[in-house]
Amino acid sequence: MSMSSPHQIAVRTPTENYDIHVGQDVLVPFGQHLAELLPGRKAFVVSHPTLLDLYGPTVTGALQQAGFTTETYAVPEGETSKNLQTAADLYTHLATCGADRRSVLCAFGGGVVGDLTGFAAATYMRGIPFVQIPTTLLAMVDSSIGGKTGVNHELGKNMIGSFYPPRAVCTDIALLRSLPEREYLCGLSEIVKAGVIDDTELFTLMERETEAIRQRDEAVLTTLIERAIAVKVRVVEEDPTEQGVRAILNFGHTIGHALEAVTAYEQYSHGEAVAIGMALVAKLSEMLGLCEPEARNRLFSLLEGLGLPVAYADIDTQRLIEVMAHDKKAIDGVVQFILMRDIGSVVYRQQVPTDVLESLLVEYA
Ligand SMILES: NC(=O)c1ccc[n+]([C@@H]2O[C@H](COP(=O)([O-])OP(=O)(O)OC[C@H]3O[C@@H](n4cnc5c(N)ncnc54)[C@H](O)[C@@H]3O)[C@@H](O)[C@H]2O)c1
Ligand SMILES: O=C(O)C(=O)C[C@@H](O)[C@H](O)[C@H](O)COP(=O)(O)O
Ligand SMILES: [Zn+2]
Repeated sequence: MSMSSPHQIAVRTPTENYDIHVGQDVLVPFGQHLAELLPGRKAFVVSHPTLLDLYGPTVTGALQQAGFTTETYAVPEGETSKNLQTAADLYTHLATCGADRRSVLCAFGGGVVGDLTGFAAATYMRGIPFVQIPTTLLAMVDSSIGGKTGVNHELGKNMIGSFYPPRAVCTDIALLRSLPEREYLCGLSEIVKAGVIDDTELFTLMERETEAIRQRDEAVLTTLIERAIAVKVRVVEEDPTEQGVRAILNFGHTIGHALEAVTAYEQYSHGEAVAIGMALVAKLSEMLGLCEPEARNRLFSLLEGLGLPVAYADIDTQRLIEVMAHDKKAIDGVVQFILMRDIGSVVYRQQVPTDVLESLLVEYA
């Protein structure tokens, strides 16, 4: 990762080349930057009704000021709308409104809008430019970076998609002031993940500043965001298409994604499911003798201290195991886990004996 200026973080891989513009109230300067990058374009802002009510004129104003003509399109809120039908409706809107390869899609929202819009951008007319303007904490530290785009399928989470990098990312931290508490916690979950996989100091900072984080102290939050972005960028630059080490970003997701899917994406939001997934996989790591109870306890305590869940209820263990078999990391039908060695250190491509997995899930069900 290289810092081009205090507020721009460069993402550079053989196939990806874009900057993340981070700061308070950076929408207007971002519009100008975009106009230099993609001059003379029509911008299609894809978002949710709530977000267009809150920020529609602000975001379209910033783009218009930079010379773009704008259109807005609202997709229904929630994970259940991240599917092929919503993508098809978006294609229809784009085609009807004359979007072409000189247009730019602007994903203004959380991970749902970002993944869906990125997927539409990757596939409409075989690919048109898109930018990420994350509005949730989760999207700022995770989903807006790294080019994973996609939608859910009835057999699994994010089953249909592609790696398709954005042309730029605009991370305006001021937008977080209106973020509901539940969504804020979801973002914290992926930040805890970043600490566990690759940044012990970030994890320790979260332990020390738990109360300030709960109070949304902006100085502490800015540090968390910058460090978590740094982890994501480091990993993605090393392995942009998940041939190997990028799998560590999936820590907690094998169980987490299955929990989301078996509950039809209606019971747990992504961040909550990942929190439970991380807690369970830490326990699994301890059961397998890979990590000390102390490290597992630290993870449980931090998650609980932040207000995140560490267990689930009323879910059929066998059903969960069946859904996990569709995980994209599975090799020849065998699920591959990311296990924890310690805070700041994980191992990927780990197979877990079925009886150990079953006893873990039965204990926590
Ligand atoms: N592509 C990736 O690398 C990646 C990484 C992590 C997660 N994801 C995906 O991201 C999705 C979860 O994203 P999410 O947690 O951002 O949830 P989300 O996209 O569903 O957004 C949560 C809700 O918060 C509201 N909201 C968003 N920003 C707001 C703001 N500033 N003020 C007020 N309300 C606001 C939205 O209207 C939305 O209903 C999942 O589908 C997950 O699979 C993808
Ligand atoms: O960027 C990645 O790589 C990740 O795994 C980040 C995850 O937080 C994210 O939820 C991602 O969408 C999961 O990807 P998937 O390939 O397991 O669907
Ligand atoms: Zn995730």
